[in-house]
Amino acid sequence: MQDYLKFYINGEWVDPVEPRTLDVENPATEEPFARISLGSKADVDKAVKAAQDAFPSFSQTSVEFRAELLEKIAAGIQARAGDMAKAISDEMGAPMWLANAAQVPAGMGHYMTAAKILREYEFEEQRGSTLIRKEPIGVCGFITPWNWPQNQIACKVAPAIATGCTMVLKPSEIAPLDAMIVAEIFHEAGVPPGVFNLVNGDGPGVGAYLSQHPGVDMMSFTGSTRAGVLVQQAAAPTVKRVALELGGKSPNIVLPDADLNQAVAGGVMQMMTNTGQSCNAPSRMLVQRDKQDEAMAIAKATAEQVKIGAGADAPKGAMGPISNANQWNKVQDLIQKGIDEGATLVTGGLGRPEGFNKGYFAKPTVFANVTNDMTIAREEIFGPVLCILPYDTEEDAIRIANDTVYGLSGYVQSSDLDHARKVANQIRAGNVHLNGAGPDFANGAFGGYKQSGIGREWGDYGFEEFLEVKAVLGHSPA
Ligand SMILES: NC(=O)c1ccc[n+]([C@@H]2O[C@H](COP(=O)([O-])OP(=O)(O)OC[C@H]3O[C@@H](n4cnc5c(N)ncnc54)[C@H](O)[C@@H]3O)[C@@H](O)[C@H]2O)c1
Repeated sequence: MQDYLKFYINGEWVDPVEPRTLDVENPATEEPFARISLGSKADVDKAVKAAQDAFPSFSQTSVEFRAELLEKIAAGIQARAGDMAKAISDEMGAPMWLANAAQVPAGMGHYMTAAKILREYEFEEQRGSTLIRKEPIGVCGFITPWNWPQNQIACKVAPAIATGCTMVLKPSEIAPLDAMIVAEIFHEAGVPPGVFNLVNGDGPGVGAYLSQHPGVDMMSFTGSTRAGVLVQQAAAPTVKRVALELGGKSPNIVLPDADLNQAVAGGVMQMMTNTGQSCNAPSRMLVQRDKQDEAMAIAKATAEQVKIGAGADAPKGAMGPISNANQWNKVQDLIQKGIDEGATLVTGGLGRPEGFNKGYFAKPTVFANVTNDMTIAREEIFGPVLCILPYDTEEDAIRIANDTVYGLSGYVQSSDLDHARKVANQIRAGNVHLNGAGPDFANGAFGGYKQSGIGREWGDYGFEEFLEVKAVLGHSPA
């Protein structure tokens, strides 16, 4: 058992004001392997005060200073990529191949992109006699989830540092250890004291108090829609800006002219990535009704080839466990609901995969003949469960795709790019991927329509969340 009981406040590792600990469990073994402290209001007050004190000087630093800081951070992550991958693998279950190939690099990429954008970013613009200045918003509060922990932290911290903000992070209490490594990296990179502060804790304790804190100017939250609403409610009385990156139930429209084999197999594999625990997972696959039987056969064959494993022993491509017991139970309940409500179970189903009697492992599961009113089509499952929904016409497919409270991502498959583009324009979602296109951290913008969130992360769109706009009137002679 390793202890990580301190918080990082004002450039130092400090003890919590009141000692209270939480075990961190490895989901592959169900064994606790580390302990963190759960913070209190007094810890949050100290961290917010440090961030407030650091803001006047950090907000005035040069673009070059902050760009170099971001590059040093990226280099620091690179140097400790192995430690970081191991921490992520142990705390949330991503096998080492995935932690190395995607979990760590996804985070690191945002620091490098932020440095590049920062050097070119126009913070001032003359419009007639008025100067428009973009200024850092102030002290930011960050709350992040466990599924892509470094990526979610970097999506917030990188643009906040770039724009000259100071911050307090409360990482997920389920996956807190990679955040503590990143705090060490920030320290070594020379991030000035008070610019970045970390307080561990749970949502109702630290998260809610940070959200309502009058010393925090802006909250950026990633997690469930349920908790996002609570953050926004807590933030409302102090009229702070709130950015929310929430859940999804993303449609994947396989158009009749798509290569069915490629589209269905690719969709299944993408659904199973990170054990289905991605907010933008293509969880509703829409297939033309007369092609559904063929799609079911392809999906079954593909899902049944998915290997299962954990840690360093898992073969490349293997799917790890679900990250925690609550989530495993939720996934099981929803699989049961799918069966009860009459969907066709194509493969997978309840319980652990064969050969596993321990750990929160789940079976790669595919349902077909799903109708969009079934619970499994409406609720975010956040596990390795794909729903295939038949459609009759293209209009029908687009209507079903948009018939959801979410609007994070969409996917369109077609052999005719122009056809795919036309359908993409009709999907009400913040990201639409055509024919398997991957994420574009440098040029894209990430965020949701409807109940998938408010605001955008990544690249220059991500900067804007952390900037206030000031018009200086009469700045130049008219
Ligand atoms: N849109 C995105 O960018 C994105 C990315 C990743 C995950 N997600 C979503 O995150 C969810 C899974 O993550 P999770 O289970 O960690 O979500 P969660 O909402 O339970 O927890 C996320 C974070 O919120 C905190 N929290 C919980 N209750 C809170 C409260 N009342 N006030 C303040 N903070 C609170 C938690 O401690 C944690 O740090 C999924 O719904 C997924 O879609 C969204």
